[in-house]
Amino acid sequence: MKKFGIIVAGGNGTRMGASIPKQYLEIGGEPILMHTMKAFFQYDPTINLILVIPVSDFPLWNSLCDKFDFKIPHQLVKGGQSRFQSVRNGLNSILSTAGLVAIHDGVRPFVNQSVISRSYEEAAKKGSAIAVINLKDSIRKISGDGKSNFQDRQDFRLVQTPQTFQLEKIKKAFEVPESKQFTDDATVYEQQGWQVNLIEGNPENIKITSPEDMDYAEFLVNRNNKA
Ligand SMILES: Nc1ccn([C@@H]2O[C@H](COP(=O)(O)OP(=O)(O)OP(=O)(O)O)[C@@H](O)[C@H]2O)c(=O)n1
Ligand SMILES: C[C@](O)(CO)[C@H](O)COP(=O)(O)O
Repeated sequence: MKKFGIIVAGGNGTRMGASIPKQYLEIGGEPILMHTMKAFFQYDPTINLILVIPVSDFPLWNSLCDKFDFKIPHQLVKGGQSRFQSVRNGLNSILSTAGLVAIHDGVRPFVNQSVISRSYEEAAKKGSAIAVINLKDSIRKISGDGKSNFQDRQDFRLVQTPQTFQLEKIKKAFEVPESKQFTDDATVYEQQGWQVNLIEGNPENIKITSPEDMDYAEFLVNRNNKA
């Protein structure tokens, strides 16, 4: 089955507070986004990669590709005002309705090869595959009146990407108007009344969000380079 990968990197990186959006910051001597693209290309060099970034960043990205001699084939698509809109633009750029598509945050460069592989296999069988991990800490629900209550962490999962789908279904799901509750692609999919299928992600697959994540990211990239 034909495989697509939409890498969304249309955000501003407000919480990172850097002078450029975080997806272009270097770890291990290369922009974060290139590590992420490489992870998918390494999984399958025949994959159709779509990179979604703000149209105003196209010249920056092209110059980074020259500077780092980045040759992985991909199609550039313009980002939207929100992650939902960026994903939708990526999906609309795919004309076919046959195949599988993994939607992945550009700022999650440490996704395991086995997670990518399992996400396509499971989505082919079950319609969707959403990477999640167990919680390690205890959690409490805040009730707003200064009180809080114990919650059983076994009842919860932390949601990552990739979130992989049968193309026809996720394209249809994204035809709805945008809603605040669409914090990821699984929430858009389940709006159709379809149950999402969870798969186990990998703990290192962090979403690089704030400055302290950069130290851990640098550690991980160096560890991976030595392995
Ligand atoms: N309009 C947007 C907003 C976000 N994203 C992407 O969605 C992923 C997850 O978003 P997040 O980590 O929140 O990134 P930012 O929006 O850049 O960060 P912040 O919220 O701190 O501004 C990132 O790869 C980001 O680039 C996107 O493609 N288009
Ligand atoms: C899609 C996501 O990475 C899953 O954890 C997350 O929902 C993105 O959230 P953000 O609000 O864009 O940081």
